[in-house]
Amino acid sequence: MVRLRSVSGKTSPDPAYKDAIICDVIDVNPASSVLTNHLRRLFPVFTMSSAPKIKLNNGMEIPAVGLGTWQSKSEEVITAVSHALKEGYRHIDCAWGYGNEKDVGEGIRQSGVPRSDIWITSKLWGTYHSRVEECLDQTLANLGTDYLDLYLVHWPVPLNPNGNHPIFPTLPNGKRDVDHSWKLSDTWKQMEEMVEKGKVKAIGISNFSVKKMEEILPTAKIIPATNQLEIHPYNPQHELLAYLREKGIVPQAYSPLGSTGSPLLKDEVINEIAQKHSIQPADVILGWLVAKDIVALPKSVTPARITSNLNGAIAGASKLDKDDIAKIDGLAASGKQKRFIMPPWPVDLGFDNWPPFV
Ligand SMILES: NC(=O)C1=CN([C@@H]2O[C@H](COP(=O)(O)OP(=O)(O)OC[C@H]3O[C@@H](n4cnc5c(N)ncnc54)[C@H](OP(=O)(O)O)[C@@H]3O)[C@@H](O)[C@H]2O)C=CC1
Ligand SMILES: O=C[C@H](O)[C@@H](O)[C@@H](O)[C@H](O)C(=O)O
Repeated sequence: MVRLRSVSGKTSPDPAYKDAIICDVIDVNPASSVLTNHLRRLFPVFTMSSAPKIKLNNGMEIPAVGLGTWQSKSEEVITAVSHALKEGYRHIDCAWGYGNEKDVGEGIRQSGVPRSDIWITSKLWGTYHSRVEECLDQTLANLGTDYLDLYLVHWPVPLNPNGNHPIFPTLPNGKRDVDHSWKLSDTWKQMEEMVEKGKVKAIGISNFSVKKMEEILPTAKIIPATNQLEIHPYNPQHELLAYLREKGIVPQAYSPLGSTGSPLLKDEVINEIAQKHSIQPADVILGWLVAKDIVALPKSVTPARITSNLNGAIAGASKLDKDDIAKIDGLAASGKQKRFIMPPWPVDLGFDNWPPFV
């Protein structure tokens, strides 16, 4: 069922929204996504503060827009998360490694939105590949919840659990201290046990290339629900996404705006498309992802941006036409290919366009 806070019956004074009915959806349960998608088709712009949902291979539905929390400072992230949830976000992307999960949990509590209405993702850090439950239990305690909707292996790189640092252990030569004796397929077994124990509803991976996925898929009892990757117009990873589709794994896009300072918002083509539709550059990028059934995870600690990223992603997805999507799809191949997130892992991750740190 869809609960409407208010339906004015009036048209918007903004000419860009002249054919829209102004209403405010405060709660949409998964079964109603058919109805909301139908409303979007009926009205050129259906303004609402709930993202569409994407079906996963275990039948669950993940909200297509989630709030990122990496590098969000403690004091800022409480307000950011609480604001996001009040504005209609129902998906928060966290990680043990971000060191701010207690504050994210506080933001969730301050929002007043019930836990059962929120999709929470967190991630297993490298030093815990052989101790999955230990890392997960810390995350659950930090967030103040007894289950996660989705738990991801953050990077396909097991790190020495007994090294010189709990997060980034290093060798005397300064390189990251990788545990070469640990197999990713054993990490995945422990992830599967967390589903069996009911501590997580779905499990997935992050930063896994085809080469790394092939280290876990042959023995996997549960196919990963998602693979969270750096995906944006300068790093669209078309072949990897085709592989994921074939395996039934939903892609999630991290750093959709190009990460810190949102450099992609200055791109000329993105700006032209934004002008064409009278929307913001961020709406074009986030809308492009949502239109392609890719989960978008924009991070912001600025309340106005948090609100506009959700509404803009929805508006962008409904406004972009086939030509716009094809143009954005082709940007990287036109000479703009660029990755922004490349930690110096001293192993071959199997990605294109990744410098060798080995
Ligand atoms: N699995 C993984 O390894 C990774 C996962 N992630 C996840 O993805 C999330 C998003 O990626 P992230 O790297 O943070 O980068 P984003 O691409 O989301 O960009 C964040 C930056 O863009 C700014 N910004 C956000 N919205 C707007 C807007 N509408 N207009 C102008 N500027 C804006 C933010 O500023 P401000 O906050 O000051 O408003 C911040 O500087 C992370 O927070 C994390 O949850 C990210 C990297 C790796
Ligand atoms: O999710 C965010 C990123 O993966 C981040 O956790 C890493 O890039 C980390 O800073 C690193 O240096 O390995």
